[in-house]
Amino acid sequence: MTRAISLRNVTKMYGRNVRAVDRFTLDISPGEFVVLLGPSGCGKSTVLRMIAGLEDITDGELLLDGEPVDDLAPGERDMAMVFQNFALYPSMTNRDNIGFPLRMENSGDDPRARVEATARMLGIEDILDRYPSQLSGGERQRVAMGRAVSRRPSCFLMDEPLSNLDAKLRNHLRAEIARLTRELGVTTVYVTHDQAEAMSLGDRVAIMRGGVLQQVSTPRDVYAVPENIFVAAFIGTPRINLLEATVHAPLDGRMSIDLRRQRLPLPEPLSPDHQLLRIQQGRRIVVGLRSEAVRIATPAEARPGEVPISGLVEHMEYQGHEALVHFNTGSRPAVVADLEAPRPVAVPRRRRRAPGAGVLSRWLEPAGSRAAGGSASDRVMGPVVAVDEPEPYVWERSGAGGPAAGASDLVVRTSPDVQLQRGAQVPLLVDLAHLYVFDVEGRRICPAPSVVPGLDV
Ligand SMILES: Nc1ncnc2c1ncn2[C@@H]1O[C@H](COP(=O)(O)OP(=O)(O)OP(=O)(O)O)[C@@H](O)[C@H]1O
Repeated sequence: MTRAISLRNVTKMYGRNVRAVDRFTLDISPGEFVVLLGPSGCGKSTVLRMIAGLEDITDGELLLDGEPVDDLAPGERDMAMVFQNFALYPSMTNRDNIGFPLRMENSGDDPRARVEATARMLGIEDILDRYPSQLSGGERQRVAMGRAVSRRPSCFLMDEPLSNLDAKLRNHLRAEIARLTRELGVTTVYVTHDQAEAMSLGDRVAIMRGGVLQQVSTPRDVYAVPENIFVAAFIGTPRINLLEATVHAPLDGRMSIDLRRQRLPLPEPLSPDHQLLRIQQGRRIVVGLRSEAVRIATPAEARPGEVPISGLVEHMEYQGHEALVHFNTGSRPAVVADLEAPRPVAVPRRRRRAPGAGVLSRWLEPAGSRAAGGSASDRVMGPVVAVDEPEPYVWERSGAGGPAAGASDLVVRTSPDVQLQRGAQVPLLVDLAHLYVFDVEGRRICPAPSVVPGLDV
């Protein structure tokens, strides 16, 4: 048996002040594998624990197979949890650990056959008679999974089950979890802060920030059509390039996006998405370019939709199958608040914010202050953008007419065979079909969202 899980406007308060989860709504279908993804402290585990019945819900509703479960104790929900810290009984053999939930069920059946079948499924038959202390971390986690699997629950709840393991083992067990849950066909809710894990495991990925659900979509869609700048920045390696920009839309000339030192002219006739950018004229926006949206090539090699810029090579990262080239294009990176490890900005000194510094001050406002008293859209989406304000680039002072050294703002993926000298000025082509634009609130405005408020398109 597998089950549907529905959370409707679920809020969790710890005390009066900590809003760990804020109006969280999600419908999970029977047999679906949904990953809750987000940075530390965003409320993922709290959602999981509410589903398990380990935390009370402050407000909203949780339904299992369409029925409210307020009065159902954790043990009555027929769910199995797997945590990151294995939680095995040290005085029991692994066989007894796996069989423990079956004995607790006390169905009268001999658990041995079920334990052996589970162990076969997980490839741990040969360690059943050892104790947990005699196992490696990966083996211990497999036993913990075995214990969860053995009683054939209707749902798995997994809270960072692989985070204590080394990278190689994590990849291996990740594949096993995918296989196992598919084989069993059991609804699975899986918590992680590792986007690669989320993307490889989930039928859908639910991305959270500050207790607020930002987007829930297939792995393909969270990458290709992120609803806001936080999702765009959280998903994908290397991280999407995010650059502060403005729209330049003269009445009698070609529309372009101004990246401080360089411009991206928009191809004419304007696409419907690019036409919509006209209303952003004069406002600050953020341009998002994934590393594959830019290639090293001369203007003469441009294909339709590609526009030339140039960049100064800051450094190269060889990754074996590819290389990442860090360029300085003279633009200013936008920094998204609350990501775990934001890419360092070019010049990381922060200026003190002048009181009432207009749009930028709104971007810089701390997340909490806006969450408490923000607009309705803030509360739905959570405060998303924070744009750092580094010191201006010292392009003019470099003497060569180019940007200052050490200020990379654009990462481009290329073949590992490409040889580039640090400090070389290199021609680049930007594929505007892969251009993202976000507004000051961090919402994606290009490609246009399917519903554009206030516009009849
Ligand atoms: N028992 C508690 N009392 C008060 N605050 C709590 C409690 N448990 C969690 N919180 C807070 O609620 C927020 C969400 O916590 P939660 O554990 O759900 O986050 P998470 O996304 O799972 O983080 P992590 O990845 O670090 O485990 C955090 O700010 C946390 O400090």
